[in-house]
Amino acid sequence: MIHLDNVSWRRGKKDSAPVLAHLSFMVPQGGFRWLLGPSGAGKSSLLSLLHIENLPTDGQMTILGKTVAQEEKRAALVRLRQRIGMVHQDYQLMPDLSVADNVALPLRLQNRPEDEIQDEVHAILKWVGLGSRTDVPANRLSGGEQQRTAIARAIIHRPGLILADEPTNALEESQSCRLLDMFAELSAMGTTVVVATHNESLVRRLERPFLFLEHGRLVDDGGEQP
Ligand SMILES: Nc1ncnc2c1ncn2[C@@H]1O[C@H](COP(=O)(O)OP(=O)(O)OP(=O)(O)O)[C@@H](O)[C@H]1O
Repeated sequence: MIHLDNVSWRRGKKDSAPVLAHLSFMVPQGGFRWLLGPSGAGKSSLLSLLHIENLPTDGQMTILGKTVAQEEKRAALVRLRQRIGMVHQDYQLMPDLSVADNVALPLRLQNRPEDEIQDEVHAILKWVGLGSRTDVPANRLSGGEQQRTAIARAIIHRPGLILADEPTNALEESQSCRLLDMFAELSAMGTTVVVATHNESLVRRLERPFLFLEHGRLVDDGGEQP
């Protein structure tokens, strides 16, 4: 579940213009929202906020049932962030680590047994079509391969919330459709999903409520339906 109540976020000093201003919306657990808006509207900034890379400057933000503004200990925020899967626009892979080791990271952070990790990594890499690329360092992958690695890493630990920033821009259409089907399936099973995109055909393919940002303000809050 996501709940923002009059949240604003400034990048710098208190008197600077807010990048995100007075955002209020709710996404129930298992809800799916498209995050839309023109370039520079603040979509990536909102996803970073939901991923708790930044904290609200004003207002109250609740993520997966925890009110983040009231969390004081950094360790608690890190634990909460581990329950979120994020696909960054620039993938943010560890360049020298192999595909398999990048994807295994969230499971290693959970101290899962190594044989279980190997099995899960193998299965998910097969699913995203990277079964033959497991040992390749991330810095030798094509854009589409990097994006699929980032997607596998974001979902392998079955997070309660998945955030994705333009997750299909380096994918072929058939791969985009498979990814979309998987996001819809995860949402139906109770995972909250927020996907920022400029891809209109993707949005038409899966009719879901959208959050629409313009100049850092919400002009459509998606309503309250699942
Ligand atoms: N590192 C930065 N330093 C200063 N300003 C930034 C930085 N990154 C983004 N901005 C500004 O913050 C605002 C919001 O940017 P953001 O990247 O969140 O928009 P966006 O909707 O995701 O855009 P796009 O669709 O092009 O990815 C824009 O005015 C942008 O110019």
